[in-house]
Amino acid sequence: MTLENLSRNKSFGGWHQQHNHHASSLNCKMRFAIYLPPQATAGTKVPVLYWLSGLTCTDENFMQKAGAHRIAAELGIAIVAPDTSPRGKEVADDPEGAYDLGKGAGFYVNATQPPWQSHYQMYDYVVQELPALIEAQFPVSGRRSIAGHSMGGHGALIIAIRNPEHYQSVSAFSPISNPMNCPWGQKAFSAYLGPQEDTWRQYDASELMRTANRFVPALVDQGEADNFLHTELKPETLLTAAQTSGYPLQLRRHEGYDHSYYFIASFIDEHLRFHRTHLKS
Ligand SMILES: N[C@@H](CCC(=O)N[C@@H](CS)C(=O)NCC(=O)O)C(=O)O
Repeated sequence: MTLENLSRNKSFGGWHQQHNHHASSLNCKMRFAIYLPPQATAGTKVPVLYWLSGLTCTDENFMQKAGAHRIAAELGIAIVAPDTSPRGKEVADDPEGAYDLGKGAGFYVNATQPPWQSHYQMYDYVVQELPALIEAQFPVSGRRSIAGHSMGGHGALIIAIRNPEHYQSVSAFSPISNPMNCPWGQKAFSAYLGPQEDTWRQYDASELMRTANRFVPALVDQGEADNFLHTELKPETLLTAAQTSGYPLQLRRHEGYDHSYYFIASFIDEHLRFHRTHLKS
């Protein structure tokens, strides 16, 4: 597996790096970012937190805006941030250039419908290809947690709930909690997965949490001043689902916070400490 190093910056004693590689699951070239804390050396492997970003993002938003490096360096956790969709000229995009479908909006599903299915296989990329690459190329252990924001919060939740043996913990900021029942999710799922609601259920965090019988500790933070709270995010549906199955979900609601990275930056240290507790044990 060939990695092309694009950038390397020292940060809080560790290193932030960006790399390109050919992603076979997505059938295109992909960029990801990794933060390696100072504890990660040839002789010391550190656990990894995968971060999935929201609509319109790349690997850069979280690394530049969340302010996570200081605490990741303190706790000895690597952070990996993939892109939010396949990229390149050959990759289908929304014909009208909408921000919520196509490039920047892969929704972490495996598309089954034309013209999307030849590249939009983000679920397989994040669950299988990327961790295999990271664990082969960097001084990291096989202990993983996953987190994300908005569309990426949806991605982190469905991936952890469906793969409890692969992740020690999951957290999300402002996740799209019930995509089958909101405009962003219905638009994306119709396009990528077709009209069958049974297929949609496999990618809906509330549906999956309601019927789960193997658990991953979960933390969700939601701002009360988030413009998308009532139309797109619906965290109360996730909470009801967790109560039905007994899923270990902690949902916290925060007065005055919106959907932006200012909210994420305000609580990211608590998310990293939450993950560290589970990555260590
Ligand atoms: N552009 C859209 C919303 C896009 C949006 O809020 N994206 C969030 C994730 S869902 C984000 O992280 N944006 C990039 C950033 O803040 O750096 C709108 O204005 O309605």
